[in-house]
Amino acid sequence: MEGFLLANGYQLGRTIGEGMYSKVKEAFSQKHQKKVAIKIIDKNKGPEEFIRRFLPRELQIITRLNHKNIIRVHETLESAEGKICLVMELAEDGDIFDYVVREGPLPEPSARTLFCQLVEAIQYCHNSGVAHRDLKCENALLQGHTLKLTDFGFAKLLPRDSRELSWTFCGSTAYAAPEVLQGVPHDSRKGDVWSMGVILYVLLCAHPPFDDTDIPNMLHQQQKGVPVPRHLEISKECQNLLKMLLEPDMTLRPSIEGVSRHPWLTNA
Ligand SMILES: Nc1ncnc2c1ncn2[C@@H]1O[C@H](COP(=O)(O)OP(=O)(O)OP(=O)(O)O)[C@@H](O)[C@H]1O
Repeated sequence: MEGFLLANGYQLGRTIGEGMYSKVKEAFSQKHQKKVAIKIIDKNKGPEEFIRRFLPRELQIITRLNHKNIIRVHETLESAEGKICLVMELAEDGDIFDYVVREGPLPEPSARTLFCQLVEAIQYCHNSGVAHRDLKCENALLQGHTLKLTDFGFAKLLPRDSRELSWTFCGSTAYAAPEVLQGVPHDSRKGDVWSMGVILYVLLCAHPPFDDTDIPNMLHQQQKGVPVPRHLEISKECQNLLKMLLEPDMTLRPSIEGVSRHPWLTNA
């Protein structure tokens, strides 16, 4: 692998992360004279469905996205022995889950700065006909104060006919919308908006809003609505946004356009 990447102008460095069927390593690009991240996926190790269905989709989607808040994929390479290398922009400051674990509940202005960038990234995705379907704090990386969304492994190109709905369960249960958990046909974009509500809650409270160890109980909690801890003194406007994002009825939940116009984001 090292020789193959060197021949393509990349000097491999340390391992920085591990996915289910992949390794992510730091590397130095001789051409661009800067550090990059390379995700190495072994086609011989992944299960059939991942290799045939999800991986080609991920590759098709990520190579067409170009936004300051989304990890840019510079190129994809395939070695003779079936290893796929995604050469990406490197985010050097961890993910927002680790950030919150380190910092504790974020003050509203800090949460807003991060959340606004996520809104921009998702607005760009949805306007480009892509739903992410695995939004969670671990998939929002940081380069300094810039949020960079990554992991489009479950992403989907939206059907041209918006009446065509999705059935598949994707992503993490803790971040999944009620309709996704229940397997009800749904618009994946509304599922992304729900997951953004879970992310915003985690940023503000430093713990997830729903306990996903007991799914029937979690579904019940989702319907009831989640109260934010009083001692955190979260503003009424922010609580209103959380309520809109975590709206259990998907038909009442706003689109990303609606979210971007919310006063908590625009009146800052
Ligand atoms: N561009 C990057 N810059 C820095 N670190 C990265 C980058 N891409 C991925 N990582 C690190 O590598 C880890 C695994 O990457 P990624 O999430 O893309 O793999 P995955 O196969 O989708 O993971 P999983 O199976 O957990 O969903 C990430 O959690 C992150 O810590």
